[in-house]
Amino acid sequence: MTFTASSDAEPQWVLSPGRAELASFLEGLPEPHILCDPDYRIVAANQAYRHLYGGEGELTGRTCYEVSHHFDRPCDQAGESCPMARARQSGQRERILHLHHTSCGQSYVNIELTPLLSPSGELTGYIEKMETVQHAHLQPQAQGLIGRSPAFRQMLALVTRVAPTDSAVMLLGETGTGKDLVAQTLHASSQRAAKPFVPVDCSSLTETLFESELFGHERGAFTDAHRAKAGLVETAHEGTLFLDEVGDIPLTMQVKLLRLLESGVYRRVGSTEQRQANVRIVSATHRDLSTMVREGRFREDLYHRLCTFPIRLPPLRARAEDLPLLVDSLLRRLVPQRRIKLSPQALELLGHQPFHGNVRELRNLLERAIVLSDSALIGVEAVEWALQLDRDLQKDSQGRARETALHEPSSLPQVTGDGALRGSWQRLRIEELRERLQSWHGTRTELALELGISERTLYRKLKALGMA
Ligand SMILES: Nc1ncnc2c1ncn2[C@@H]1O[C@H](COP(=O)(O)OP(=O)(O)OP(=O)(O)O)[C@@H](O)[C@H]1O
Repeated sequence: MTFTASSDAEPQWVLSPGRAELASFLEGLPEPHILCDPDYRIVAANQAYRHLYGGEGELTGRTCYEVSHHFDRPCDQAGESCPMARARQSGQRERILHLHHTSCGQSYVNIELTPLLSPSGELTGYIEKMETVQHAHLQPQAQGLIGRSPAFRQMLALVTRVAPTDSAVMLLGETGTGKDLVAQTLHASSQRAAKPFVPVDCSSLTETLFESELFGHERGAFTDAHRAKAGLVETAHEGTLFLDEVGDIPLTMQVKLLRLLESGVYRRVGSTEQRQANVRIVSATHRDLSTMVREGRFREDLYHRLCTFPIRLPPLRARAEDLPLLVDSLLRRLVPQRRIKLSPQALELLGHQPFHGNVRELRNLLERAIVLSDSALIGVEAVEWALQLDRDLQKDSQGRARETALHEPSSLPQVTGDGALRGSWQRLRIEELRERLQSWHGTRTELALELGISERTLYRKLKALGMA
């Protein structure tokens, strides 16, 4: 053993000369680091660690699991995966996402653990480096990803692992599960964070628009091209291009996207000059892409290009224990100027809802309940009322769709797999929406119904306008 306690009664941890040098090197590093012995005891903690985990001096001699987890036994015996146990087996550096108690409360922390081996290969200790995850929280927050359930943590572990790389990420999940938010988190946690994050709503790109929107055009390239215009790939230069609803790209356009991804070069419409693309690709879809590939509706080669690193986002029903945390955070986001809460009975009622529209549906429901409640403590009646309005609205919309089908079969909007009404999507112009919004006094759900589009489509439009 390289580290020794000078007395059994009150251990004073003494470092061997080689380790003292290592500890002094760690002291100067900006990220929190500790040096541990093979029995999980901290033998040195640098200044950044002492700052993050609290305590001056008294950290040495304590175990890492007690300081960071408040556990009385090693993580792997307390239901957490232990990077030390893994490093002991692999003899290699290990990375893992943990939930730690820090001086700022509970936080997500990425741990990188390096085993220290003697010249004969004997394990003599570990160096642990901690990195607090900035964009995901375990406490109610006005911004960022929120969650603490195992399903959420599994997803977050993949997000934090792939974020610093340049791999193409595919976000898969039902509508409203947070794909857009995760895409922004990936960008914000990457080396490209200071460069643009450019979302592309692939479901709104028509065949004629596709190339000029993505690659740009030169002046005079087509009738309406009065000026040269940079495309979205160029706008996202050195940043992230987020291809939202990538499963909605028709086959004819998929080949153009594939060409860009394979060659890394593109041309503005009407130009012969080749430009080099420098973008990280993040895509998202609520569709089942592998089935689409099997059915020949999505190109297999494009699928593999986009899905280098797939991440599945859990639906809200698979992370029920996150509901109170999400409710609290969403209430803060909806009404930042006032502290609004939900009564325990109201929360319980929410716990029984299926939430097919996931976090977005929860958010809309809360927005409605805030309007219907006269107090800062939203009770079960307001939530029940908000749910009833939603049920009425759905009945109404089904009734209208049936009526339209009977009287004007040709103008019936096309109903997509997730129930969203499409067709009206292309017709509803941005300017018209802006005007309607300015004079609209009802809820967004009512506005969507009034406009004859789904709530999801309305949300997309608002997002495009920066008004979501
Ligand atoms: N984990 C989360 N923490 C906090 N807010 C969340 C979380 N997940 C989703 N939201 C919120 O829910 C709403 C819908 O999320 P988002 O638009 O990212 O979903 P989506 O999966 O992209 O939906 P769609 O497929 O319909 O585009 C947003 O207001 C978003 O901020």
